[in-house]
Amino acid sequence: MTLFHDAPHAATFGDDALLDRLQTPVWIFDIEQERMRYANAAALRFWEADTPQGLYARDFTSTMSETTRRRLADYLPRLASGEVIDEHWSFYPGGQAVSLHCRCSRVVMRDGCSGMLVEGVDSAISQDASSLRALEAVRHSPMMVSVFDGQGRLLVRNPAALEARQGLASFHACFTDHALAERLLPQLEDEPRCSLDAIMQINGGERWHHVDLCRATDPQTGRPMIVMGELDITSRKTLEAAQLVSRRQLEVVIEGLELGLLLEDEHRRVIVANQAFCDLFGLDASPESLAELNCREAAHSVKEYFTEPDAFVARIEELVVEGRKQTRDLLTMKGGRFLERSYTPLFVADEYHGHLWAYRDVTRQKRQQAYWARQASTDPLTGLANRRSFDDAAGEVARSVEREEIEAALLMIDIDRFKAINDSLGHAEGDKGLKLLANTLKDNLRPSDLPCRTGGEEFMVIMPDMAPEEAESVAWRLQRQIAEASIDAQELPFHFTVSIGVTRFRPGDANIQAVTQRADAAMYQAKHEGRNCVAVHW
Ligand SMILES: Nc1nc2c(ncn2[C@@H]2O[C@H](COP(=O)(O)OP(=O)(O)OP(=O)(O)O)[C@@H](O)[C@H]2O)c(=O)[nH]1
Repeated sequence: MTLFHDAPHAATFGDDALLDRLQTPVWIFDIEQERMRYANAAALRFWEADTPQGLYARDFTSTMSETTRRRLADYLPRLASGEVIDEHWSFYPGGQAVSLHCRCSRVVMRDGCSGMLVEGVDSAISQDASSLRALEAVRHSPMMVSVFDGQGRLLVRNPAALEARQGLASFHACFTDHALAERLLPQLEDEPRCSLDAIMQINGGERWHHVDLCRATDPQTGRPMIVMGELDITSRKTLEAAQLVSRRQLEVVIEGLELGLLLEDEHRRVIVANQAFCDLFGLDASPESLAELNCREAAHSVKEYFTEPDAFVARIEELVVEGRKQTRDLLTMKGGRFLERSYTPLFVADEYHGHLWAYRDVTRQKRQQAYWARQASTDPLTGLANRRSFDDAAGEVARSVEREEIEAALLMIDIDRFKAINDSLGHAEGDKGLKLLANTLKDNLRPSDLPCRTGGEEFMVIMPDMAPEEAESVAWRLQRQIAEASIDAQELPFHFTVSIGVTRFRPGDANIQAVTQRADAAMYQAKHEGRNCVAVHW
């Protein structure tokens, strides 16, 4: 019997070619022998076989897994009882996984053996190996993966998501902040993906999750769907919150310090600076605005504040390049301010990560020190050098003379009959005379000369680089100038004169006592010679 007489490619009923006309794969598998016994043309294409004989000769035994064997063994009694089994199978015809919806039934072959007739019912649903592996990966992934439709209704979730969230079936229900979920859905219509950290609802309460959202298309329906991947980051968030608190605590300390602080990284960029730093350098900027600033450029922009600008910059480079150890130094600023600077390199696990500059205005302390130094070396009534300074300076000059580097002279000046002035007018008035004498000396000596008040009304003048004859004439000039000054001084209710002894520093003097004794002797000689005069004792 034939069908379709006129059709050129018509197949004959009962002919295998008839089955070849089917577009769905059909084959017979001998379960016991694990061999193909029949395959139609669609099945040959499906199995990527060129000829039926090639496929029948194919060795399935070596490729079949134990799971497959067990599944087939389960089939045997069911098929024998006449059951038609409808199930999905994954095959690897050309090394690639293909999923096929199969309808399996028992057939008896010509040789009487039983075979399994397989009809591929829905071969359109197929996936390549990488998709299947990806699905497998998602199944085992600790990341929670859920898939929702365009309205946020749950379609599927992987075991991790299932375990974390049972019963919460909608996209919105996953989020603690429902308004956020409400915003995300339309946002995903505009952007294909987005990521965020959010507090999510899970079985045991609320957790921080990192959420990755991505728009996709349902491969079955072609409708939009949303894939959501979640990772629990609660411990990271807790740590971050603790770090934030420590950072803020550190910031409060830095901000509260009077020390000007500037932390640089290893690339010489500012990491953090405080207000005190800006104030010290007179910067009209907030500490925050200094972040990222190039410190080399910054050093050049403030160098003019220092008495030695280039040295300031050079020292920074020196410390950074070579230093690498904690250092402290003193900087002098124009206008008389002093800054103490400390440099501390920052090492983490022996690796250099930048350094901290700490600046402190020590002007007050420096002035205090200078004040105490002056107090220790200056006579408070006249402002002249005191006995201690005289001893130091005279010792210095004596050593230079000893080395024959210079000639030097020494004057001893004593007010004539000062006791009578004190006795008649009182000490306070007498002090005015002492001050006038000191000022007259200051006004009429060279800068290199050192006038000193070495006793009550006893004054000395150290004159380095001074020849003896010149020293004598200077002494006579001073004697005159002092007398005249006392006459000219309006505020002084008395006149006075002085007697001056002149001597020179000798190279052979054993100590400064020798030279002061000669000056003393010369001065007493002047007193003997009638006072208001000069006597020399070389
Ligand atoms: N006003 C005042 N007088 C002082 C000070 N120190 C010392 N004297 C006085 O200086 C006077 C020194 O006198 P004397 O050295 O005895 O001799 P003089 O009266 O100056 O007479 P001649 O030195 O011999 O010319 C004393 O009356 C001291 O009290 C001081 O700081 N202020």
